[in-house]
Amino acid sequence: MHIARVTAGCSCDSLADATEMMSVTDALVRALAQVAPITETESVPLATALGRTTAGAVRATEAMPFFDNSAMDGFALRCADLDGRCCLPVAGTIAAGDAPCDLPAGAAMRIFTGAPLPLGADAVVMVEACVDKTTKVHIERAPAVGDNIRRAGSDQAVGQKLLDANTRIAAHHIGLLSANGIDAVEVIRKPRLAVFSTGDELQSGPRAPGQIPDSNRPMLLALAREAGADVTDLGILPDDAAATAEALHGIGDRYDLILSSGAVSMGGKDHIREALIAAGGTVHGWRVALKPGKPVMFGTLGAAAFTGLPGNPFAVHVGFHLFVLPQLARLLGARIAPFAPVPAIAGFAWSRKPGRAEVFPVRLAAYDEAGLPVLERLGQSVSATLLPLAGADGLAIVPADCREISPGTPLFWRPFCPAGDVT
Ligand SMILES: Nc1nc2c(c(=O)[nH]1)N[C@H]1C(S)=C(S)[C@@H](COP(=O)(O)OP(=O)(O)OC[C@H]3O[C@@H](n4cnc5c(N)ncnc54)[C@H](O)[C@@H]3O)O[C@H]1N2
Ligand code: MOO
Repeated sequence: MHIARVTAGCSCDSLADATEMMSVTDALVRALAQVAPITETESVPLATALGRTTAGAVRATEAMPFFDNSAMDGFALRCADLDGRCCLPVAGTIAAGDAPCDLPAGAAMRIFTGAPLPLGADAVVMVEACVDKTTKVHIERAPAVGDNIRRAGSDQAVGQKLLDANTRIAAHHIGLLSANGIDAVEVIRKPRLAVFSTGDELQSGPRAPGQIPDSNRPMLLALAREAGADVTDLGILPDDAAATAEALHGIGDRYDLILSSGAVSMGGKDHIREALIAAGGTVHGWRVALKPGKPVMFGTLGAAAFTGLPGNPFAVHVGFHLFVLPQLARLLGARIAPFAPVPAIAGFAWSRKPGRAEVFPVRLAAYDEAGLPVLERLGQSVSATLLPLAGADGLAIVPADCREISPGTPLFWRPFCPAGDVT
């Protein structure tokens, strides 16, 4: 996240409000202060390692390539045998998977890409530079020693670092480790994350008038799972401080991070802070100069960090990306990725009230002549609806003091990543 840019020089016109709110920068510091890197590790088969985080550096146990082999389909030969000649007898064919063999003196062997180089050969002539006459081959362009040979160990030596510690394992890492014959990897235990919703209005079955479905909990469970957490669904808790405190009592030692949504603002039923304290927890920070997501709360309960997200669903989505993803990254000892690292320009005009940094869904509409993404703003900054997100390619952010956006204004955004990719 370009936090400095986001919060620098606030000139909000609602200062009374802003003085009670943390900047996004301070809120992130507060969020991260509640979590510490997990120290437990486990070995997992490579087949299940996607999305896990390496516990230590992974090193090659063998040099690569494992043996001298051909980079091309063609003919393996000894260059000296061509001295004054352009035609050699073909002594046989060697394909990938064949065991290495000897190259008879004065002969060539037909060879396919990846096949072990016959012992004695010092070059491969690609098939395009030869005329294959089945029992003999006519070489049209004389090779140099070493041509089209991938030498054993030329890509990497034994002990070469393949992955750094605290790397989130992606598909290409699985390919690299597989290529090295590594079939298990030591990873950090998954962060244990629990999610609950609050609200008497939330109903999972048939709904009475005034009731609505719970959308935050399924979304948070999905986001957390996508980010590599081991998730627990704690269900819906009623709008009641005592019942919530009772439900929270003692659970802090089972999780690394507990997420709630709702009941964190100013109303009479906004009891999360009270319930957390009654359950033995601590509130370490509350209210951020952020839209949506102003009432976010950072706390602890036993060993767990407790992040109280607001009830409005888009505020939940934003709070997860701005604060919870970095908390998960810190738990995994991984790099804290910027929230909105990609430069872009606005393709829209917008006059807004300054005072809070603002996150909004955007669609990638085009690229300008310099290759910068041109973003269209979706929706009207209503934190109660997720609809504009449905057609969005990502989230953009503007700093708290931003009043006016016009076409061409520089922006920073976070393109949505494919499922399973945190950063
Ligand atoms: N007097 C003030 N009122 C409000 C303020 C304020 O500063 N002063 N802040 C507003 C902002 S900003 C937000 S965001 C909301 C957040 O309020 P709460 O976190 O206390 O959330 P609730 O009141 O419980 O719910 C808000 C809204 O979201 C709906 N909701 C709640 N949980 C879910 C869920 N799991 N799935 C779907 N929808 C949910 C709930 O029904 C409400 O409509 O407060 C403003 N008010
Ligand atoms: O923070 Mo609220 O989410 O602005 O609506």
